[in-house]
Amino acid sequence: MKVSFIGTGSMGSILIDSFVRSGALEPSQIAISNRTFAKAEQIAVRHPGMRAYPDNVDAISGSNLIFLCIKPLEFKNVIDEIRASVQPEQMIISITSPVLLAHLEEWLPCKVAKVIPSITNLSLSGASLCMYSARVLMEERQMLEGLLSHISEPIRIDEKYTRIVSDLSSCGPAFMAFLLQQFVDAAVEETGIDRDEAVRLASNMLLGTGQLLTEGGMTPEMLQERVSVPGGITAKALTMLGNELDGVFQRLIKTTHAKFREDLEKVDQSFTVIR
Ligand SMILES: NC(=O)C1=CN([C@@H]2O[C@H](COP(=O)(O)OP(=O)(O)OC[C@H]3O[C@@H](n4cnc5c(N)ncnc54)[C@H](OP(=O)(O)O)[C@@H]3O)[C@@H](O)[C@H]2O)C=CC1
Ligand SMILES: O=C(O)[C@@H]1CCC=N1
Repeated sequence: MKVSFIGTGSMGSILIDSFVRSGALEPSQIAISNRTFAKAEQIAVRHPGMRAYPDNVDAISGSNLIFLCIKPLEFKNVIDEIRASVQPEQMIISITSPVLLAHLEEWLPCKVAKVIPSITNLSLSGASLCMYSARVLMEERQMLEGLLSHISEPIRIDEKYTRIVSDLSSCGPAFMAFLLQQFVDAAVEETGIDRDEAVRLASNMLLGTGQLLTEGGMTPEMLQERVSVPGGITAKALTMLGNELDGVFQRLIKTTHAKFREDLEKVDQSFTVIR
């Protein structure tokens, strides 16, 4: 199998490094390109045998899978550039939510899919959210998910839930890190505890909590119940949190969805310009 990555920024480089580190792909199976070529070159130097190209068309030649790791408004340019060279049996995969399968189907003469990764894939965990055009055969879906399973748990989703599943899986790490940072800052401010120590404690707590909620078989409700000694300290604090955070996550979801609709509109406009 040969795999190309167009765009070697934050997420592109995470995917490339994770696929190699997990043993899913040999560097020699990977071709990469990036607008600022030096960035792609640096990655190829890290992984001897990987091919870096200054030209996107050269990078996709002969690949089975082509990941577009670029931002929504960059799709117009890249699709314009590669469209004439793409072969019908190749699969182009968008990793961004506001580019719809319908956009890709309309403008690309090949198999198309959407896979939303997560920064957690860097630690070979978390999900890959998979959506397919009807053009992608069952065995091709299995082949892609087989690859993704080296760095994540591939989960097939309905495209109409793209935004909320991305909020949970891909934005979620930033949201949880934000809450952790607030918890740590308050601990330092209220008690004078050393910040590094507080970060270490809170981060290990988050790791263990995640393990209990996944392989440990606990639900969020069970976990709270087990920690909350009746009439104890946690229960008191949870009641306070419930009151203080009332409606916060509804507002968060409204915010992400409003920004998504804005991005979608801009992407739609950019594809209209191609026409
Ligand atoms: N960060 C995350 O946790 C997640 C991100 N995503 C999605 O991934 C997408 C990319 O995000 P991220 O990696 O963070 O963004 P970055 O800005 O870090 O990376 C985008 C890359 O695309 C390159 N690029 C832009 N235009 C072209 C072009 N015409 N040809 C080749 N390369 C090009 C840029 O090159 P240059 O070096 O010149 O700027 C840059 O390296 C976003 O749409 C985001 O929604 C999805 C899930 C999680
Ligand atoms: O911030 C963003 O737009 C992207 C979407 C998912 C994660 N990061």
